[in-house]
Amino acid sequence: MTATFFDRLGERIRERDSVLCVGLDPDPSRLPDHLRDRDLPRWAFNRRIIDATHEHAAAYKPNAAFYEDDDGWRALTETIAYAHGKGVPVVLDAKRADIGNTARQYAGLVGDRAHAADAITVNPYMGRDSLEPFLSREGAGVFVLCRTSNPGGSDLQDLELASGEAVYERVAALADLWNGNGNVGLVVGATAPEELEELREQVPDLPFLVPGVGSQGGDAEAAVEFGLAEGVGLVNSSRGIIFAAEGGPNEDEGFEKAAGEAAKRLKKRLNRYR
Ligand SMILES: O=C(O)c1cc(=O)[nH]c(=O)n1[C@@H]1O[C@H](COP(=O)(O)O)[C@@H](O)[C@H]1O
Repeated sequence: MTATFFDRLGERIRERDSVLCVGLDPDPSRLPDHLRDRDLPRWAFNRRIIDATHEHAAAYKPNAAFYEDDDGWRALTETIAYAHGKGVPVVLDAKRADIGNTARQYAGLVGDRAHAADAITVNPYMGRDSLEPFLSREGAGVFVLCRTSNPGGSDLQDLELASGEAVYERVAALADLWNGNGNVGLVVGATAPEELEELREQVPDLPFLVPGVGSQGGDAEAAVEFGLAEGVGLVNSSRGIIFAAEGGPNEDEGFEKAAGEAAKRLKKRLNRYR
C-alpha cells in the first residue's frame, strides 16, 4: 500500500481512467420495491450498485446521513468492505469535527480499522484542533468543506473578512497549512465554477472533491478543469447515478443496469475535459 490516500487515489484514477466518484446515498423511500423486504435493504441496494458501477468509479462516497439509524451502520460497513473488495477507495461523507476529545472518537471512522473509510469530509468551523485527529492519520484523506454547492453556501462562506479575503478563501489557506502530511483536499461545489477556478489558482497542490454535478445541475467541465491537482481529484454524482432508472420503464428490476450506464456516461463526459 502506498503512503497517502491521494497516492492510492491517483493510482486508482490512472488504472480505471476515471475521476468519477459515485455517491452512495440510498434514500430508503427511493429503493426499488423488490429490495424492501431484505434484511438490510440499503446494503442490498448498494451491493448491486457497486457491482454495476465499480469499473467506472475512482471512488465511492457514502453520505453518513443515509446510515444513521439502527441498521444503517451495518449497511454502511458492509458497503465499505464490499467496495474495498473491488479495490475502490471510499470517502465517508460525514462532515465531522468537534473538540479534540470527541473528534478523536470520530476519527476512527477513517484509517486502518477494519471497514473504516479511506477518507472523510470534515467541517472547518471549529478550527485546527477539531480536525487534528483526522489530519494526523497520515494514510487517511481529509476533505475540508470550503465552498459548498448548496444555495446557502454563500451565506457565510462568501463573507468578506477584514483582510479582504472571503471566508472560503481563508478556509483554503488554512487547509493548505494543515496539509503537513499531504492528506488534505477541499470540497468545492460544481455549482460555484468561478470559485473553483479561483481556488485552483490559490491552492494548486490540493485535490478537490467536487459534488453538485447531476441532480444539482453543476458545471461538469469546471469541476474537471479546476478540481484536479496533478490529475488527482474527484467529481461526485449521487442521485444522478444510483437513481438513474427512476421514471423509466425498468425503474425497479433494471435499476443497476441504468446506474452502470449512467456511471459510464458521466465518466466518459468527465474524461473529455481532462
Ligand atoms: O461534502 C459533500 O460531499 C457535499 C458538499 C457539498 O457542497 N454539496 C454536496 O452536495 N455534498 C454531498 O454530495 C452529495 C450530492 O448528491 P447528489 O446531488 O445526489 O449528486 C450529497 O451526499 C451531498 O451531501
